[in-house]
Amino acid sequence: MYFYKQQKFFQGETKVKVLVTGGAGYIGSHFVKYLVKNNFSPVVLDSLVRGHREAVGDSVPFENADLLDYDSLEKVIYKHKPEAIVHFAAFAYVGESVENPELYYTNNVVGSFNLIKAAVKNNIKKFVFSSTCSIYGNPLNVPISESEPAKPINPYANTKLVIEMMLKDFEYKYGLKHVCLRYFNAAGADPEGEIGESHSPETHLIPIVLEAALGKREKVFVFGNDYDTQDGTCIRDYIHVVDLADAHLKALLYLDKENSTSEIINLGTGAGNSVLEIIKRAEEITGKKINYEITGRRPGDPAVLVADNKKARKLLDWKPELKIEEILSTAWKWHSNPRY
Ligand SMILES: NC(=O)c1ccc[n+]([C@@H]2O[C@H](COP(=O)([O-])OP(=O)(O)OC[C@H]3O[C@@H](n4cnc5c(N)ncnc54)[C@H](O)[C@@H]3O)[C@@H](O)[C@H]2O)c1
Ligand SMILES: O=c1ccn([C@@H]2O[C@H](COP(=O)(O)OP(=O)(O)O[C@H]3O[C@H](CO)[C@H](O)[C@H](O)[C@H]3O)[C@@H](O)[C@H]2O)c(=O)[nH]1
Repeated sequence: MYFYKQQKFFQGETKVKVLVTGGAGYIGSHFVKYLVKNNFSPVVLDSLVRGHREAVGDSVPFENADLLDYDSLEKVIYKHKPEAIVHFAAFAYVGESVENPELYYTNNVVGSFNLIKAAVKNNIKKFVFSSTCSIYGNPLNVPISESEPAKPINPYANTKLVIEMMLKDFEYKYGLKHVCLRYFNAAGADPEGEIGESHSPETHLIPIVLEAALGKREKVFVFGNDYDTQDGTCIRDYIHVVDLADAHLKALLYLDKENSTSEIINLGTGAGNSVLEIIKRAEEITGKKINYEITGRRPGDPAVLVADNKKARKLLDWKPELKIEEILSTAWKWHSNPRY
């Protein structure tokens, strides 16, 4: 089993500078650590509105700036002169986006617009964007391939689709080559236990299940057991955050190829687990009893979301290596001893 593998650098160069927005957040911080392990030079830009300063190693340059403040953002780009940008910074709660769409259009769309504008102004040509499989809404075909129509059903996913379209328009005019990575359910943590998932409020299933195992929650509420699945609960494609980090690095290597084109690529394992399966596997891995109660469906939850990941395998030469056991065991290591 691998956790941290070494990749080939940009055309043999070392210390390629990459600006990582949202690098103090959950997925961004794991990517930053992965870049460091692979001898890249990340620079983190994060306003810490939902991130943690402690999630970024002391050796990594950190810029406390908000994407909504164009002048500060441009100063950061001018100062560090990155060769590529990997853009994680966003708000990502579906429910909150329904309650407060203006917050989401401002932070995600305006923030990304500022970043893209500053990128083209500073002649940056390589851009990787955190998109989401939520863009597919209630898909007609599962496993979901990139040819599935984008039909988002909430403001959060709408903002991600707008940004994908913005990138396309800016590529046409300014040659901003990009990869939009549509992730399925990010989960797991740094196998070394230094960083992990720490959201407030926490809405994701796996951290909630592990908090119940630790006695921090009385029980897990299972949102519906009347779906058309084997045990009636929703199925999701959980992908380890280190596998995601590896895919981002490979997207950068792909963009560095002369003949590469801008692409939309799904990132998932191609396998799914139901909510009840996650609870059962978590009981096995933690050795703790996890209480749960079946409640009503959560609005907007599709029954099954599983990726067709053929495109990522072929184009990025990537494959997910870590299974649900490693996802749960690394997340358990983190949640048993969180550092922030
Ligand atoms: N977690 C998942 O399962 C999942 C799935 C699909 C897509 N995504 C996407 O991946 C990205 C990262 O998700 P995450 O779970 O790590 O989220 P997160 O909230 O942990 O991290 C986001 C980071 O962005 C920063 N940020 C937000 N707005 C900012 C702004 N205007 N200026 C500067 N910094 C700002 C926050 O402080 C935070 O550190 C997001 O774009 C999200 O939409 C996540
Ligand atoms: O307390 C809980 C929390 C979740 N669930 C269920 O567990 C599954 C996973 O839910 P999460 O909230 O962990 O993840 P989502 O699939 O809803 O969404 C996540 O992945 C999406 C992509 O699939 C989006 O990107 C989104 O931003 C991100 O939060 C769902 O069926 C949900 O109904 C429960 O039963 N109880």
